[in-house]
Amino acid sequence: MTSPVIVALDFPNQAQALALVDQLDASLCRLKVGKELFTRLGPDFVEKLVGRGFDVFLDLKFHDIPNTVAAACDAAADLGVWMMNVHASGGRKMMEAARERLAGKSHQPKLIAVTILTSLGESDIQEIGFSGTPGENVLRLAALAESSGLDGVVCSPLEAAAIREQASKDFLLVTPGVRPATASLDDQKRVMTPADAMAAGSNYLVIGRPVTAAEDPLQALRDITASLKE
Ligand SMILES: O=C(O)c1cc(=O)[nH]c(=O)n1[C@@H]1O[C@H](COP(=O)(O)O)[C@@H](O)[C@H]1O
Repeated sequence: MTSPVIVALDFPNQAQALALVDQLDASLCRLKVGKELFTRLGPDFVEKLVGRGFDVFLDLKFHDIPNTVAAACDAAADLGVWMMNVHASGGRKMMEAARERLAGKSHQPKLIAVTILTSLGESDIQEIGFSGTPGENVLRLAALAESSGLDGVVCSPLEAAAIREQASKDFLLVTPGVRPATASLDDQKRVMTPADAMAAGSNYLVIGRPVTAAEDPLQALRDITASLKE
């Protein structure tokens, strides 16, 4: 079985990113390219990772008017990525426009929606103007994403079990906010351990700093993968 771990390549430059990627292969993990690396290195770097055989999750969290997001998803699909994301709070029309545009492509990446960021707690979302708990908002946005035709959502593992109950069994749950028991939380608020997240129903675990900031990133990744088999 391929590992469910997606390593978030949150590095400031190509040299640091490749120092880790050079130690990895597609049997060990998938890779996520986010806003920092994409803004620095652009599409060429994404295509380089795809060319090396990795499943790449392009995490640009698009959130704009439907026409703009659909066009951006079209461009991302042309890079050959395996997965991409938009913000569910961009609304049904935006998500449906993205879905429809990808349906016409020869390469169709998985399209998922970010619900409520894992760095946000209840007081944070209240300040934005959302009523209810993060969990309630995640469930509502996950249902909206599913009925808009998306393949899954990004959520905290804390919400995975409740979404599993309401969603179809193929609906993908991609969970950041994953921390081995001894790791620092950093700026994450809604977290679980890798094994607990899988037990709660996650399909994929997005893990950044517990691997990328480790003294021996490859060993940290191996330890996390091993913890899933215990
Ligand atoms: O879409 C994401 O990947 C994402 C959504 C979310 O709600 N929370 C979240 O942390 N992420 C991403 O997941 C990664 C988590 O990194 P670490 O906190 O270092 O493990 C970062 O690259 C975030 O951009």
